[in-house]
Amino acid sequence: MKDKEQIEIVGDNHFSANIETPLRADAFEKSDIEKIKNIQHHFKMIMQEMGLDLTDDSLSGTPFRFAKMYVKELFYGLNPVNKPKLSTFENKYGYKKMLVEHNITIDSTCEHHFLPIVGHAHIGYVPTKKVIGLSKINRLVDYYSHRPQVQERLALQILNDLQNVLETKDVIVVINAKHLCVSSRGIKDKNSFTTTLEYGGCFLSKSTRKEFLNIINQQAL
Ligand SMILES: Nc1nc2c(ncn2[C@@H]2O[C@H](COP(=O)(O)OP(=O)(O)OP(=O)(O)O)[C@@H](O)[C@H]2O)c(=O)[nH]1
Ligand SMILES: [Zn+2]
Repeated sequence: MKDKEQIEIVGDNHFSANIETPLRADAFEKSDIEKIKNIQHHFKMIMQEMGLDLTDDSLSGTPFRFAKMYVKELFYGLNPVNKPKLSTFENKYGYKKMLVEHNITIDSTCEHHFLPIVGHAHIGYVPTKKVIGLSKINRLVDYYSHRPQVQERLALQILNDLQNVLETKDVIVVINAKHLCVSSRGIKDKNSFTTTLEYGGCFLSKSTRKEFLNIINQQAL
């Protein structure tokens, strides 16, 4: 098969119906140290292929730096051992109204081009029996962001976990993000950004959704 044909076939199959990140069965058999060593080797080959002189003292450390960044930083969220513990508490005070966590930083990476996706998430929920430690919402967003992602799946993964841990469907996740694959290459549109909304339970009602959207639009912290 010619390269161009192969790219076009892959190009028609961006999305899997599953909200799980597509991972190989042996994804975590190798240690992080082994992965860093292998990625370092492969990235060195890429740099060499591009004609870069790896003996230059500014470039010589880049393959290792790149590999460590991939495994330990940008994609730490691929490994379930890094998933944050989502502490919940009994809703003893009986708070039954909406809680909104605004402006949660999104630092992710597009899985089609491996370029940054940057923006913010706004998350709301209506507690029933359980409430969650606020920082755990931010930590969960950070965890799922640190994978090769598409914005739609990112929103769904966050929603799904929060619904499970809070034992309620009454959760909404809104993400506004800029994709560098749209702004810095290809069409190079510097101004556009993408909004995704995922919700369940009481947020299926238009008026509840409107209440949430008004709150996130009004805040000017
Ligand atoms: N739906 C969705 N698409 C995304 C996301 N991130 C990147 N993309 C898109 O994935 C698509 C990949 O399209 P292809 O035609 O295979 O790739 P390409 O030739 O590089 O496309 P161009 O960006 O148009 O140059 C592009 O349209 C990207 O904008 C995302 O989070 N969600
Ligand atoms: Zn992309």
